[in-house]
Amino acid sequence: MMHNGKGREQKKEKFSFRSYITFYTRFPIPWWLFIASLAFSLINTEVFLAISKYVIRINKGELYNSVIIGYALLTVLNAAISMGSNICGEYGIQKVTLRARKLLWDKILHLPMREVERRQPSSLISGVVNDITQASTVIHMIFSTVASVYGFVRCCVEMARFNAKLSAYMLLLVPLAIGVFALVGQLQYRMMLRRYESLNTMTEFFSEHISAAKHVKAQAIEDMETEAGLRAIDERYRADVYYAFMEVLQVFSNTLYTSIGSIVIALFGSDMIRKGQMPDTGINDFTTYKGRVDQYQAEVLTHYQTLKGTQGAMQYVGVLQEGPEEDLEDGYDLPESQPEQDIVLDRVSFGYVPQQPVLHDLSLTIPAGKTTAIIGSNGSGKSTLLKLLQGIYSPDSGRVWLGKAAVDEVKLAQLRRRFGCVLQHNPLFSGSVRDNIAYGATGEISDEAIAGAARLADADGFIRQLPQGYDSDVGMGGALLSGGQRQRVAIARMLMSNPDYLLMDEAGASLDHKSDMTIFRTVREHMKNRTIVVVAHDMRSVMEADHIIVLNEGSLEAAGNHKELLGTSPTYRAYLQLQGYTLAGEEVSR
Ligand SMILES: Nc1ncnc2c1ncn2[C@@H]1O[C@H](COP(=O)(O)OP(=O)(O)OP(=O)(O)O)[C@@H](O)[C@H]1O
Repeated sequence: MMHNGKGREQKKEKFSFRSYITFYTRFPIPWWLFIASLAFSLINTEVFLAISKYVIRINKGELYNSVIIGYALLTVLNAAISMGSNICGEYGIQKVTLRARKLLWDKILHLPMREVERRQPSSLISGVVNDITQASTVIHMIFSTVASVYGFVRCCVEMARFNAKLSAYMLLLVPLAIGVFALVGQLQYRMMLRRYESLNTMTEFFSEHISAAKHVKAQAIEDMETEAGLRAIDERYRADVYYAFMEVLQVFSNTLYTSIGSIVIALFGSDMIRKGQMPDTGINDFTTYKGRVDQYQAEVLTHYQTLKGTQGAMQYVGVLQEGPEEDLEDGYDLPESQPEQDIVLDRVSFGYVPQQPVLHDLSLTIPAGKTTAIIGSNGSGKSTLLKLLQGIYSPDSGRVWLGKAAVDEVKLAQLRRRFGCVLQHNPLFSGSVRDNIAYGATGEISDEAIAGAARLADADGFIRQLPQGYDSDVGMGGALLSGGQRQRVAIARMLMSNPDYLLMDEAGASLDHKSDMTIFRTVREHMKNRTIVVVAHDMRSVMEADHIIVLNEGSLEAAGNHKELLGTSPTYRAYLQLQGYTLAGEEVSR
């Protein structure tokens, strides 16, 4: 149960600036909102400068009605313009986040299985939940920076007009500000990355370990888990503390810089007032401009820091978005319903990892319209074979044929819809039993059809006994149902999709023996003349199959019916004996 840090490794995936930029070409950006926000900000600067003139007059004691009213009106206008800028900016941010998030979700759904498995689910979750919000930050920051630079330059010009000499002293301090910001910014950026990584570590840890709560309780290993959790919590604590110190340091450096500026103004300004080069209110008036210049300057520099900070998150999203994707509509149309054609594997080899083949040069036929059972020891490649049939993975060499259609050449969406699949553990989603049975089905979905499917899967009885019958909530992942009940709902869901081919991968493992056989026979009867492939360890259902394939370490040991295999497959004979069957011809008994 140790955390393996895979997610963190991913975050360090190779980053190209191109993927950062091209990400923004993949969805429409509401430029007009950001441009409107920028326009409001530019006007805001001009209004501020106009207000400053009133402030200077008020400082001089020109307390005429026209001055006071002008000052008041412009101040109100300024607030309204700020609000306009914020509304447009925020709306733009939300729109970008919405579109980028939809795009990323779609991408995640279309990742090839190998890509999904390469990543921690929690990293994908954090990508679509957290990281993606940074997409809008980047755009917003660019526009805000333009507004801040404009404000900085305009206020500097006005400040210089007001007092060129004092302004020159102030500008001499700008390199100092840049130096301090660059230094603090760099430290802050590192702390931000550390915080980001510790957040991911913590999310990964908790999502993995909280979902294993039953195991933790059953093993009474709460103390061990507390210790393991503390490591992730401690790291996050340290990262937060360092980051908080960096923020304090940033505020301190800002204050220090502003104070140095004020001291310079006080020193040189007072001298100028003494010499009559500036009016008595000059220092106050000059500070009005200087405060705003400082504000714009700080904005530009912090925007830079923020942009640097988003790099980690956007890097992950950018690389993910650039990665391979399944095109479900690419390829030939699969001929209309063709369950009467055999499935053929022609010299298929496949491995999840290079140099580690799981299936070796496998050639076999799954006869059309019949029930085929696949048996073999754990890890012999049975489930992998089923995944190749549906095009979840592609063979490294060789081909899979569905009649005359090569699986790698037909439209994946059409191919996969032809298959119904029931696994040992099937995902149910929070919601009603009815919704779960209907999930994925197309066409008319009547209550009668749902109940019919449930009856075939022997689920109707227990569903009607639930407090709200078909409207009862199954809980997250089906947690409110027993393993066998979940399985029956999954079988009913598969039947609703009315597939041409049915794949059952240890589908009876969580059912009691009698129910397993009853459901298996009912489903077979219902799907008569359609192709059924069953991976099973229970020899009772295996013996009932029309055709049996025996895999041994990824190779074909034998294929045939029960009688033939008694003569050709030592594994088959051994399995029968292990489960207490005799080898006396077809009439085996316990
Ligand atoms: N997603 C995966 N990534 C890497 N290796 C995998 C993956 N899935 C399976 N394998 C490996 O491939 C081999 C075959 O696995 P597969 O699940 O096909 O076997 P199986 O015959 O169905 O086993 P079982 O009877 O235990 O269900 C195993 O060695 C397994 O470790």
